Amino acid sequence: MGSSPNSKPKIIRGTAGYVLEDVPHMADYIPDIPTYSNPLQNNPAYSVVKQYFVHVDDSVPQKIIANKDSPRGVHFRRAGPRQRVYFESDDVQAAIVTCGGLCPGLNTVIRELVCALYHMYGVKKILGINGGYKGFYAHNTITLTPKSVNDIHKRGGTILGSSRGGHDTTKIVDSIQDRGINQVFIIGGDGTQRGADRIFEEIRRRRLKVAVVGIPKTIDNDIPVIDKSFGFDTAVEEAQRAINAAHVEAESGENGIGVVKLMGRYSGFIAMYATLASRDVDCCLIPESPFHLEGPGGLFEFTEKRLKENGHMVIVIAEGAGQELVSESIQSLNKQDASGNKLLQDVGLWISQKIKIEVRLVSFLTTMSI
Ligand SMILES: Nc1ncnc2c1ncn2[C@@H]1O[C@H](COP(=O)(O)OP(=O)(O)O)[C@@H](O)[C@H]1O
Ligand SMILES: O=P(O)(O)OC[C@H]1O[C@](O)(COP(=O)(O)O)[C@@H](O)[C@@H]1O
Repeated sequence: MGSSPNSKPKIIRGTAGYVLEDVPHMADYIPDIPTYSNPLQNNPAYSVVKQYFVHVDDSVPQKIIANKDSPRGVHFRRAGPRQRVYFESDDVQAAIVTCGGLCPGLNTVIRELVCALYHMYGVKKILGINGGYKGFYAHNTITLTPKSVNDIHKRGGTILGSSRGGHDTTKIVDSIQDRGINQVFIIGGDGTQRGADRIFEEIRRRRLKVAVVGIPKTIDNDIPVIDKSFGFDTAVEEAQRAINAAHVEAESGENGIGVVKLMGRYSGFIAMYATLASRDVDCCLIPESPFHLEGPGGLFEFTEKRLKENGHMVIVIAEGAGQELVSESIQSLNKQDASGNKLLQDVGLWISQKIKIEVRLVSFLTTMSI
């Protein structure tokens, strides 16, 4: 997910070094904001479950390891349904938008949001914003109902479309106001969440009763505290298919090497989990762990050793691994995409070329990427 959003965190301190890094809320700037009973309290499926509702003061510690004498440390607000809510169902005009990079499961999240709003909270007015942030002011909206989203989880991508760039905060908030939207669900990665933060700041400045909800999307699973981000399992499964294919190719000939480049701009979770699950990988290179090519302990030496021992080899490399080495040998282009993300060099092709040139034992080499 990369770095954190723009605005300063809302810090609340308690006894024994307890720190709550809280999320900003409409109640911070709307005095005496009314609350209502959560519609789930009238639903026997939820109300019978003891402790179904999250207590307003519940928080989750950042670190689970504690020392006897250390301060209680940083905590985050615990998510989940509360007994009191800030909107009456009939007054809600919800909007859902997907922005930035794609990830498996986006349609499932849209579907479940629509169904939960509609069936659990009785919200009947739900709009889909077409084409990411710029869709607020440059595209049409789609009416979303449980019926219209019924089968979308079986499709890849996002039915709402997505885009990079095009974040004009003023125009977005104007559009939110004009359309009478009062709950905005924003699904996306770190760039998207920075954008959501700007939208909330503008909404706060205008003192609007609009809830902004950021739903973190990262195929890389690099979000602390949460157990797993949606789409990660699918990415690991698909990665294993590529590893399997590379392994079949590598062992089919003498001294064959399969190089698999996987997603992971700044983190190697997909590469590591796929490697651990497949058991066919000899070497896994990730951005968190620097490596070198030549000399003792280098990749070339290890490759020669594995070929001598085993006659074939599979290397998995995450997209962001060894970027400093690539930049040293290829003129760095320093280009960015429309959202300002750095465009990386193709480490898969680069490492394959290097091995072909430097490791004499290699008879053939296949490169794949997902
Ligand atoms: N600092 C920022 N402030 C406002 N909007 C941003 C910022 N960074 C990114 N965005 C917007 O968020 C959207 C998604 O960002 P991007 O980096 O492409 O994807 P992701 O959310 O997957 O990281 C784009 O429309 C982009 O313009
Ligand atoms: O090629 P693109 O669209 O820039 O995206 C590729 C990069 O985005 C990522 O998938 C991360 O994006 P998210 O964490 O937002 O899902 C990286 O693993 C990958 O390197």
